[in-house]
Amino acid sequence: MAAAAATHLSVRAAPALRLRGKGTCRLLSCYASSSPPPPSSGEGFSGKVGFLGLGIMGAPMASNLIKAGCDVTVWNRTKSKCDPLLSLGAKYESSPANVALSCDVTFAMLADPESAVEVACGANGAAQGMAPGKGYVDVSTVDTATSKLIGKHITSTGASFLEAPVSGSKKPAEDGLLIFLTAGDDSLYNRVAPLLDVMGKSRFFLGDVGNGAAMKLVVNMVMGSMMVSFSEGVLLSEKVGLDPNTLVEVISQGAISAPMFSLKGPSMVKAAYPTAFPLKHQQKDLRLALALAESVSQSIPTVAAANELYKVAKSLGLADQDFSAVIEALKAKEQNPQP
Ligand SMILES: NC(=O)C1=CN([C@@H]2O[C@H](COP(=O)(O)OP(=O)(O)OC[C@H]3O[C@@H](n4cnc5c(N)ncnc54)[C@H](OP(=O)(O)O)[C@@H]3O)[C@@H](O)[C@H]2O)C=CC1
Ligand SMILES: O=CCCC(=O)O
Repeated sequence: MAAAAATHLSVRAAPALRLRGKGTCRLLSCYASSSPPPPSSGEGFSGKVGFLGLGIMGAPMASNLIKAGCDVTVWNRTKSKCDPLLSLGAKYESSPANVALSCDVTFAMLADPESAVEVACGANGAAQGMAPGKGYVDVSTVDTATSKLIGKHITSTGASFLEAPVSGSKKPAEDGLLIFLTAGDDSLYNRVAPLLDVMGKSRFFLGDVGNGAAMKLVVNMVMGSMMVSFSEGVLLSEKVGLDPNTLVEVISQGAISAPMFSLKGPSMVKAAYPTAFPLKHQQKDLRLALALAESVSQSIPTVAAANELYKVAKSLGLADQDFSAVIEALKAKEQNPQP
């Protein structure tokens, strides 16, 4: 039986006060007096911070670090996405290796396992710029094997590795309210804690590399199935003559209330899916969760069925829409019922 993961939770109880300092990021966190501060709150982070991957999540996360006074250097495959960050004061390097070379700690927020490996371990990848004393924090959602592989490459240079996937979407990323699910090098965890507290509202330390990735996949498999079940409810309510907006309201007041339903329900009723969490990434997470379950011979039939619907939605051209567009796959099934 697998040993239980070590867990350390820190919750930001009050907004952080950020101080600007030249070349360093200094941060004083204010905590409710009843709750003890996390290990490194108030110590600040001295050093240069790299950020690789400036998509929906990476851009606001890097932006919050810059606004908190950190000395941030960015890189993104599509260079134009660096421009808004450069306007805020970020520096630019032409490859992940150069970012890692010029920074003390480098964060990576990439699409999937393939891109996370390429950026960390490929040609001109971050590992080539790593050395003892430096740290690499991968905040992408990947599977446990990928995270371990990246960790191995990074630590073979003498640098430290932390996986830190996040719960929370575009708005929490913009508001600095993400939840970090970290695992790996605990001294790197303590060192970057002030940076995590700029970008997030809480952080968990879960032990060995792989536990953060696994936790993230379990959370997202629950979320993906919930969205499918909610979509079925919205469609069924309409079909039996109910107002689906009323359904959203009723759900919001009861035991199954969830911010996700209240946030996305009204636009789903209007068949609008403004992208916060791309559907292709939700399907990737279900695919990875199914593999995780298979690795321990656990059956997750509801997730398997949900995954099939997200695959249909992708085939309908909805990969880059918000994952709530999975409801369109149900509508398409109604129009073209399988024999
Ligand atoms: N959006 C959300 O709500 C959340 C997403 N996540 C996870 O965070 C990660 C990023 O998500 P998000 O920001 O939404 O995704 P986006 O699709 O908006 O951004 C993906 C990033 O990965 C880069 N990328 C993709 N392929 C490659 C490659 N082969 N080489 C180099 N860079 C590459 C993209 O570069 P380019 O700009 O050039 O395409 C972009 O910077 C994913 O793992 C996702 O599952 C986690 C929590 C919430
Ligand atoms: O991985 C994406 C998670 C989105 C969320 O937690 O709202």
